[in-house]
Amino acid sequence: MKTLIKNGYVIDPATDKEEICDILIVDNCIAQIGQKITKEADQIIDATDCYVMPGFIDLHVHLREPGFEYKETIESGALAAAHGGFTSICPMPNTNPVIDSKETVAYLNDKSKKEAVVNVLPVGAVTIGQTGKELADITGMAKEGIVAISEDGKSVMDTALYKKAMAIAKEEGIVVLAHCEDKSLVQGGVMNAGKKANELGMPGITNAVEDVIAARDILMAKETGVKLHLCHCSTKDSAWMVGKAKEQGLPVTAEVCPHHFALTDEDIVEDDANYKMNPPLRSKEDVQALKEALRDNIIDVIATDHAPHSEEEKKKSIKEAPFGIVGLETAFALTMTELVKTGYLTPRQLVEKMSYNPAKVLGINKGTLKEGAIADIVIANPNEEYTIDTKDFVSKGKNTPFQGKKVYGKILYTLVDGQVVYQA
Ligand SMILES: NC(=O)N[C@@H](CC(=O)O)C(=O)O
Ligand SMILES: [Zn+2]
Ligand SMILES: [Zn+2]
Repeated sequence: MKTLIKNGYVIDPATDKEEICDILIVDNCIAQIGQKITKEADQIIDATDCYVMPGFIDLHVHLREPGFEYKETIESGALAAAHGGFTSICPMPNTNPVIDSKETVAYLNDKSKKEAVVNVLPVGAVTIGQTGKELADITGMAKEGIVAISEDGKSVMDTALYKKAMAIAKEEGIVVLAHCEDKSLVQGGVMNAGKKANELGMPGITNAVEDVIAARDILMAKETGVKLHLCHCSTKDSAWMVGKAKEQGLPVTAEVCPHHFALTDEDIVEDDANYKMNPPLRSKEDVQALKEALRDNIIDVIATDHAPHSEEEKKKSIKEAPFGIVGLETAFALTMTELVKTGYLTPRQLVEKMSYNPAKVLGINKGTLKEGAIADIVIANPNEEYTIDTKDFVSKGKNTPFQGKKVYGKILYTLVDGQVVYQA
């Protein structure tokens, strides 16, 4: 099977390529990339006026399977990923049962192979049942193919135990994805502490809840030498600390989610749980610092933290509803609209943060369009304007604060392993 992608604006940071050219895919690989390829093909995709990019890699999603299939399944989550231009996704282990053993990893791998249209790269829990008491079988899970460990949803508060996990992760050559939240400081908070929380009568979450653990984790990465990646950074000080860690040459990277650069807590005008996520939407000052950190390449990655919940659950008050919003189907457009169109990021930086850098964080051979690479590709029109509508989502989760928002950037094709898995 031969597919020819013609006339697209190819952006491939790995090979320093940014120009209009053609890509020939033979079976599942990129066979040739260059000007005006004239070879015969079974399928021709006209990519005129479009970006052609290595498929996006999302380091942070929640597929909810096993245990919470009413929120999302591997199948529906993977379809949503394809719809959003993602060709690889890393599901977090906070399922029921928790992904904390080689058996549960094997289950996830089997099911993904059968049901997911994109690559599913599993993440194992740090502790058994994510209870923070006893280490999970990290070595066993690594043999089953986990690409990272994470206690996402919470932090491992026992630093000594966490240090042991870091040492094992280092030994196995996998990265630690850190959800930074000091449990003892949360005190029932449901949104960013500040004027808006006071106005709405909601208990607040201070920046220190995140910053204290971000600092601890960076210092522990320094001590153990493990690769550390900070999940969903939301504060100016966590971004500042990542910058300081980089200055010291520590193996520390970090992600920001689209909602954390597209919205502030002032956008919460009423008690609507579609604006509730963890960490919460922060102040203008934090958001500005995050945008600058993305621009200055202190923040390496844009990840979605796609966290689907049912309508029933999200209809509740911010006080009661679960934390989390969906993100797979809006990430590219929000990044285009809020960061590229506004001049914070170049198109190449977008590709770095959504594909090339995530691959580097995981240490996997993806995130590039070089000849010989597996053909995981996304084609998008960066200038097409449309309105976000949950009716168009294929995710089971419709919980987004971006309903009705006008955005630029439409995903037209997603190819995984050389096969078209999504077409607009
Ligand atoms: N981000 C969220 O608000 N929620 C996530 C958990 C997490 O990412 O910490 C979830 O699993 O729903
Ligand atoms: Zn988290
Ligand atoms: Zn998460």
